[in-house]
Amino acid sequence: MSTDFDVIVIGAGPGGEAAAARLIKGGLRVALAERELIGGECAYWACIPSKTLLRPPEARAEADGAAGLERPGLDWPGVRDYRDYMIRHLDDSGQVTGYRDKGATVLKDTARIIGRDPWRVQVGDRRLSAEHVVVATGSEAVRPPIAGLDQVEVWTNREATTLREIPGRVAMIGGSAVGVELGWFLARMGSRVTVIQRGPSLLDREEPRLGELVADRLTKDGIDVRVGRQADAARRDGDHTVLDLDDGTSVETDVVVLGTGRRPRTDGLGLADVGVETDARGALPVDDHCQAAEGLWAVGDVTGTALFTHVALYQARVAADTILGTTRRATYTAVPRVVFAQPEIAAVGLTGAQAREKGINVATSELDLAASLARPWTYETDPAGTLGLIADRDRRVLIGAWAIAPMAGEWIHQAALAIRAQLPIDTLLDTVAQFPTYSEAYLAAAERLDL
Ligand SMILES: Cc1cc2nc3c(=O)[nH]c(=O)nc-3n(C[C@H](O)[C@H](O)[C@H](O)COP(=O)(O)OP(=O)(O)OC[C@H]3O[C@@H](n4cnc5c(N)ncnc54)[C@H](O)[C@@H]3O)c2cc1C
Ligand SMILES: NC(=O)c1ccc[n+]([C@@H]2O[C@H](COP(=O)([O-])OP(=O)(O)OC[C@H]3O[C@@H](n4cnc5c(N)ncnc54)[C@H](O)[C@@H]3O)[C@@H](O)[C@H]2O)c1
Repeated sequence: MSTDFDVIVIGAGPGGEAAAARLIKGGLRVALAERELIGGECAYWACIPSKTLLRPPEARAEADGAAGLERPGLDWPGVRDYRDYMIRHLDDSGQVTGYRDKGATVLKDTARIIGRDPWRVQVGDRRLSAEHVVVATGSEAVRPPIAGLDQVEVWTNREATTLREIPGRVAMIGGSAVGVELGWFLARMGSRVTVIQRGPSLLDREEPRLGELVADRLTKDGIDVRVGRQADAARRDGDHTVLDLDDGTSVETDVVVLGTGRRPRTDGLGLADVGVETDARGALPVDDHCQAAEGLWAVGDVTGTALFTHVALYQARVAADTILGTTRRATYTAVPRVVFAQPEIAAVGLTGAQAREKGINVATSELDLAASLARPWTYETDPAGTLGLIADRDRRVLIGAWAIAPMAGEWIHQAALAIRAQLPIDTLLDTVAQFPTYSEAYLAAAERLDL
């Protein structure tokens, strides 16, 4: 049956962009529908602005830790201007032209699926048909049901990453990746920050020990960390906001920032009308090829699988290659998870508890980097850092790793590769790392595993 396009991609965040680019390169006729900005949440209100904002205070803290260096000044307008440049001043006209030049049809409007066999999609006032549809509509910030929250100043990631001025006081609700990164950034820029985390530890999907070390570090940096707490109510009191917590205490603040998770964007997509179910969280479940139904594919946050840009990009490669005729299966055993605080916090693979739940005979080890290596001392005058390993004792392979240390977001990838390739621990024990580097930690930590 003839269709207007081979593929219609809905949503042009990292997932949709990567899928579209690969499909265009593969010679297919592609329509790309985006209702806001090409680049999605990541490019304008998430990864790119947050990592751009975090770098200057990180560099300054690194200078503080290097012998004989004077503390560099921190110029907020300069930081802000570079952030604005990096988020393209919220202008995607260059991206629109770029995709059109590559031969794609770009439609800047909301898309809705209106039929199948073949797939039919309404984009604004246009009706399109295609053999395949790739849903890449991402996710949006969850607003917790706190009484009075709509009466006070609340920032989601969007307002927080595009901020013009640094607030005096910040109450950060949620203590995972968003809460730790933005809380640390704002504290280093001079805000008085309280992090209110409902979960039993910070970064509560990670090893609890890592959450403990992160809480110690944030507390040392002057952040008031309240773990196991949640806000019951928010109210205005004169010119400031008060959050009443469930332990009877309260927190005064100028602004409430939300880091309370994300909800997949499937509302209004028309999925139920064409017989496609979403799960209880509103995510669009997919199989190993990132297929949700015959000819219907989904990539990125909307799938509810590990909400990271690198996962969206990976799923886009899997889906696009499969559409183009090279069948691929997605594997998520070794997806790195990095929180860009200072120092960096990184993890990959399973936690000890997740491994035990799977019935794995688990061996773990923990290494104090300053007590074991030379590199932390050549790097900074008051070194700190920890690496944890999780291994399968029966198969003698690494199944998880976590670290809090300078540049951990870079060297965690050695563990990612070892886990993905199921590298024998005996090979790890026989590798040679450059002296003096943080990478030497793997040998020292592997030698401590009780295998
Ligand atoms: C503060 C913050 C920092 C982060 N930092 C990192 C990081 O450092 N590294 C990392 O890996 N991840 C990070 N993430 C997560 C990352 O932003 C997401 O995983 C990533 O953006 C997901 O990409 P996506 O393509 O699935 O969706 P999105 O980036 O959300 O893009 C989806 C696009 O679809 C469009 N859309 C939605 N519905 C429709 C429709 N019906 N019609 C047309 N268009 C539609 C939207 O307008 C949007 O542009 C961060 C998240 C936050 C909140
Ligand atoms: N560097 C990165 O890769 C990066 C950075 C930021 C965000 N992200 C991704 O974006 C997504 C969203 O991050 P996030 O941190 O907002 O969400 P999250 O789902 O990872 O964590 C939300 C946290 O908020 C807490 N929480 C929820 N409701 C609460 C309440 N009412 N009171 C107090 N605490 C509450 C939860 O216990 C949880 O720890 C994540 O999937 C994350 O992986 C990635």
